[in-house]
Amino acid sequence: MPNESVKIPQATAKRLPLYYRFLKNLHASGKQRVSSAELSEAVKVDSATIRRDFSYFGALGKKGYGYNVNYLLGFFRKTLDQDEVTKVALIGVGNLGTAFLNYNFLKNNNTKIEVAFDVSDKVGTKIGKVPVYHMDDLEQLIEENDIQVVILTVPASVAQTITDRINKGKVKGILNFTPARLSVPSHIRVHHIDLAVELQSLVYFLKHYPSKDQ
Ligand SMILES: NC(=O)c1ccc[n+]([C@@H]2O[C@H](COP(=O)([O-])OP(=O)(O)OC[C@H]3O[C@@H](n4cnc5c(N)ncnc54)[C@H](O)[C@@H]3O)[C@@H](O)[C@H]2O)c1
Repeated sequence: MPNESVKIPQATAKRLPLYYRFLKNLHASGKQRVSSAELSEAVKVDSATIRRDFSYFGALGKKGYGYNVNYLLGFFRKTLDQDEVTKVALIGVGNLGTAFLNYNFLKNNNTKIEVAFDVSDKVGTKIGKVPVYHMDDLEQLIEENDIQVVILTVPASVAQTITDRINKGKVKGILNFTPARLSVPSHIRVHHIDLAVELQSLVYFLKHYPSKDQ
């Protein structure tokens, strides 16, 4: 197995779930090896990048043979902690929040939304099997449910106040869908998903780099 102390670059780490999902499907279909060209075609990452990524975890494909699917799967499962479920709370059960609750994250993933919070008449209901609680119980339920990650789908105006409340618990990561830029202590990592920015960026690339091969 690869040397676990090796630090994988962030760009590589971000592609791991993509590789993992594809390899799991390959494995399920009984395939034992895969070439970087096949992988490249399936996950839409160029094969030189795939070879470099895989070299970080000691998977050196052989010419004419490719990579051993079992070996790679074992590595990904370990690296992505697939055996351990990370418990997630969602705050803000509006348009976006409701859609996320109805989506079964566990299907392809190692995360589970355990609890949701709001201040509206959604409180006391269940959406996608997830109970919706009032914000008054936020700190207590985050603690009791061992929540490590929070998805924020509230109006931007309340995002920072809520973040300040989360900061005191065991939460390590926030997935922020609001346009607000959040201040957090150093033990918390924030990933900001701004759909407007992503869309603008896509349009920019389409204009300036019309084909991905150029
Ligand atoms: N809907 C989209 O397509 C979309 C896309 C990108 C980003 N966003 C952003 O995501 C966030 C949510 O968007 P939306 O369309 O779902 O909004 P929404 O108004 O439908 O939902 C917001 C939810 O937050 C709840 N809420 C309000 N104050 C709260 C508080 N103090 N504590 C807990 N819950 C509270 C509301 O009751 C409501 O259920 C916004 O910041 C929005 O800018 C939305």
